[in-house]
Amino acid sequence: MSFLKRMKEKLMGAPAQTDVQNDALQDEKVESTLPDGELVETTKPAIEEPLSEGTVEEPIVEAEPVVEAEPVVEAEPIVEAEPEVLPAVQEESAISEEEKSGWFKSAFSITEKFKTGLTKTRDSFTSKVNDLVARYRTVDEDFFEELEELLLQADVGFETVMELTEILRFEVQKKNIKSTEGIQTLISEKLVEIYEKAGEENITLNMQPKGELTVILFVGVNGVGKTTTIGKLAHRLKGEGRSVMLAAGDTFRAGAIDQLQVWGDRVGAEVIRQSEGTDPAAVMYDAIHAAKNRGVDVLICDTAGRLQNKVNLMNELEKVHRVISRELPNAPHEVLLALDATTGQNALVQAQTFKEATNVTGIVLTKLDGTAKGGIVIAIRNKLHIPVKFVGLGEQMDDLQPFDAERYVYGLFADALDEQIKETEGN
Ligand SMILES: Nc1nc2c(ncn2[C@@H]2O[C@H](COP(=O)(O)OP(=O)(O)OP(=O)(O)O)[C@@H](O)[C@H]2O)c(=O)[nH]1
Repeated sequence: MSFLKRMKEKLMGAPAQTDVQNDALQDEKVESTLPDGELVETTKPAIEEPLSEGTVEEPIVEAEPVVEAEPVVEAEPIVEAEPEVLPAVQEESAISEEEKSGWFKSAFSITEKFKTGLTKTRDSFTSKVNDLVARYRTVDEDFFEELEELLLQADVGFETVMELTEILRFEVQKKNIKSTEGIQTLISEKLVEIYEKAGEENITLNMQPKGELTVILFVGVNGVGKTTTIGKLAHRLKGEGRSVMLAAGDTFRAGAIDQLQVWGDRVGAEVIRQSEGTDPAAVMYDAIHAAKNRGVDVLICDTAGRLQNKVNLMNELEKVHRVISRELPNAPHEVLLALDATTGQNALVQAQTFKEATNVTGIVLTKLDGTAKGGIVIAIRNKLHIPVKFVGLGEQMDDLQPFDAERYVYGLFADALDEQIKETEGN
């Protein structure tokens, strides 16, 4: 199936697509779009293994409350926990039915989120590409040189730009393409290929089977939107029918604990907290035991993000990691690094530091909507070889979306792609 057709069917939200229909559409990868619009890459139909996928939402209908499935078996270990964190996990979700129904978004509306979130980048980078295409009627070396310059300005990263333009030169020669008209489609297609080629890892969250606790550790410097992202992710997971608990591991920054508490209250997730200045590892210890005792599905742990001293950062994260693994073997199941897309290349430097300090399993790129240099997603992927698992596309609760390379590229070139999709209609 051509890139444009796939784009249209998968991204434009062909109505009433079912898993089966979508699987049939994807013969190379077993990839499906659930009715809510989430993309799922699996080796089996997602519906068979609902809870091993971080973004699968539909199967929650069959989920049983874990609180009942796993009674408290251990002696009360939380000797240091503050009394207010002990009451049982809130049964009543703070999420209204109306909000819940919001999760069942069509593929179209999620694609629109990427399109809206990437407006700044599109307005800057893509409009320049369109201008370039208008100025150069034929594809020649000067065209490629200017294109390289534009891609570099969008923070795509030197190696990727070189790789992309080399592939484009080759394709242009192979297919004997003379005109620059429609070159945006070729660029989009090759960008997706390059992105997907960079790593085989699954970009969905590594979730434990139903009934087992999944621990997600968040790391990242202060101010990148870590707390907001934890809140949004908790909201998302709750929308999928999972019970969520938060651990206030940023005991260093004044206000960080309260800020997390605000999010916990907002989304209906219990927050395990201790006073400011407490050893974060002690908070993690309490949180793991509280989560196990309550039969919680997912524990999301916040951490402090001081970068002034790499050795301290390393020691702190190592200790937190060690305590979590000791209390729950194989945990944490995800270590997500929050990076602020608006900091551009600086985000890459931060990522490198955290990568050296701890085993980062995925990146959450916040504030992608706030930058005109959205190419940073590709640079991060190719430079660090860590999958971008989520992107922040705005300040609303559901603006945290699982990253999807095709939707992203559509967000970059929406106008040109829409035009070409229209042209191919009926073909
Ligand atoms: N536009 C936009 N704003 C975001 C996004 N993610 C977070 N923010 C905003 O960024 C600001 C800072 O986020 P916080 O979560 O409060 O971050 P912080 O408390 O400064 O620092 P940490 O929690 O330590 O990262 C808030 O105003 C958030 O609403 C996003 O994806 N898009």
